[in-house]
Amino acid sequence: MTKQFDIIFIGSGQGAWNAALPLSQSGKKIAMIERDKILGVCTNYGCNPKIILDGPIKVMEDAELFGAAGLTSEFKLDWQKLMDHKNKILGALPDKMEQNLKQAGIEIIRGEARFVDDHTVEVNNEQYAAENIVIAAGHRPATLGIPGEEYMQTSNEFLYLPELPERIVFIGAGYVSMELASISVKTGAEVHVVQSSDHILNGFPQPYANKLIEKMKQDGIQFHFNDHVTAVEQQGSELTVTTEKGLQLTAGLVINATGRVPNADQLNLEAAGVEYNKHGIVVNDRLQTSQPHIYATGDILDKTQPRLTPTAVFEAKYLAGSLMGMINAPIKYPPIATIAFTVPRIAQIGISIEEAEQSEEYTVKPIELGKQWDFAGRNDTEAHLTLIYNQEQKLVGAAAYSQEALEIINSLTPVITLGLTAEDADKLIYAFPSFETMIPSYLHQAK
Ligand SMILES: Cc1cc2nc3c(=O)[nH]c(=O)nc-3n(C[C@H](O)[C@H](O)[C@H](O)COP(=O)(O)OP(=O)(O)OC[C@H]3O[C@@H](n4cnc5c(N)ncnc54)[C@H](O)[C@@H]3O)c2cc1C
Ligand SMILES: NC(=O)c1ccc[n+]([C@@H]2O[C@H](COP(=O)([O-])OP(=O)(O)OC[C@H]3O[C@@H](n4cnc5c(N)ncnc54)[C@H](O)[C@@H]3O)[C@@H](O)[C@H]2O)c1
Repeated sequence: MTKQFDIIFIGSGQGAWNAALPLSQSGKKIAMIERDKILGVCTNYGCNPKIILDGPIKVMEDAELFGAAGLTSEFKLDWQKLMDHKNKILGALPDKMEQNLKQAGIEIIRGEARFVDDHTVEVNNEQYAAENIVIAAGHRPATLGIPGEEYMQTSNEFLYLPELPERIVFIGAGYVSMELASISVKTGAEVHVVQSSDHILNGFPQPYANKLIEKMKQDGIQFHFNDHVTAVEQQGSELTVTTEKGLQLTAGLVINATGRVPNADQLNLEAAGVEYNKHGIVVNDRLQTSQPHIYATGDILDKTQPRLTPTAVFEAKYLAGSLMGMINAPIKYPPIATIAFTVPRIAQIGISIEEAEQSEEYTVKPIELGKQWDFAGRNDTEAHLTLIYNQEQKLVGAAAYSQEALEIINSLTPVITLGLTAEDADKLIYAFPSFETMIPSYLHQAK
């Protein structure tokens, strides 16, 4: 017999549970279908495990900045202990959250969902129907379709590696590769990156990305630009990577990080009449698919906004408000802050440097943060900030290259999003010494 719900969510990641929980609390009968770990990629294979592994790496790099101040202790990182530490923190989280979701009245269904028709999905030969269905099924790592594909691993496996091999080859130079390569080299591995183009971190300011390449090279990362991996072979316990240019690299681990693809093709969306393409599910500005009672949120959307956790959470909260009748307007995204957790970090928000430089509408102001006293104190000589102002002298964009880029961009986010003026900023008293105390002067300097 088909079990009936008000709303079925496919997926249990950030794009799903942030809507499912308030909807259940508002009295809706909710089911959530998950084929893997509860809470999805961010908690299990993305942000959370990555940032725990990155924690000691940041400390090691910060300590190096104080070499001139006499800090000399040499750090050594034990990969197994780092992994155990991460697993201890994260291990219980999905089960704990599953209990919380169940206590809130949500029925968790384990298995792979496929549409039967536009109101019904099938999981393990059982059918479940609902008035509304929310597709929040995310992305999976892309494959290359080359011989030896089966020997390559992805970020999913990297984040659970029991041992760090002596030599690792990363394919691709986007967020995933650059973050995991930073962790690997600082932990002592020999790291190679094979990248199809001549640059890294698409979408980030390229002058900063170029500075990062130089820093990564100094740290020992070996880049092989404008090349493609054509095959991976296993020879004993080692893997050999062959490239188009004839390079041969032997390594204990090869990570394919050449992008991610939407899971839309695995849902039998044809049965429901839901439109999708290779970029994801097509929605309108109310997150409705081509079937108005079926919605989609998170990474699986065909969208221009960055596919990040805060974007998925924003969409989920919008959808919950909309389905509870509290919101009756199209979704309106604020500027979205992004960061690559490399060593150092690169972060940005709002109008990009590239966009600003091509328009007379904007003024671009570069700031050598590394020369300012608080950054100079830690010898962060390369730290840099770019501010972008519009003709009303409001801050509309920012990019930062620094170990502290996360805090810098987050402290500028309300200034940009809420359109704060110099006079607004003068009303704020920040704790001192800190980067934030510079914000009023940055706004006054625009005049
Ligand atoms: C290595 C890595 C690091 C990242 N780091 C960051 C970061 O630092 N900051 C940041 O903001 N973002 C980061 N991201 C991106 C972030 O993880 C995603 O934007 C976020 O997880 C999207 O959430 P979602 O709910 O849309 O999808 P997901 O989290 O992908 O959830 C989708 C869920 O649906 C399930 N599913 C799929 N198909 C089916 C089916 N047919 N039936 C049942 N279940 C199904 C999947 O198993 C999955 O659990 C990172 C991503 C990766 C890969
Ligand atoms: N800090 C964060 O917020 C964070 C961290 C990790 C991942 N993410 C999310 O995950 C997504 C996926 O990250 P990603 O790094 O896998 O993808 P990406 O699209 O950011 O980077 C893929 C890289 O692979 C290269 N490439 C593509 N085909 C190739 C080939 N055949 N050979 C060699 N190189 C090739 C591309 O030029 C690019 O540099 C991101 O777009 C982001 O949404 C976010």
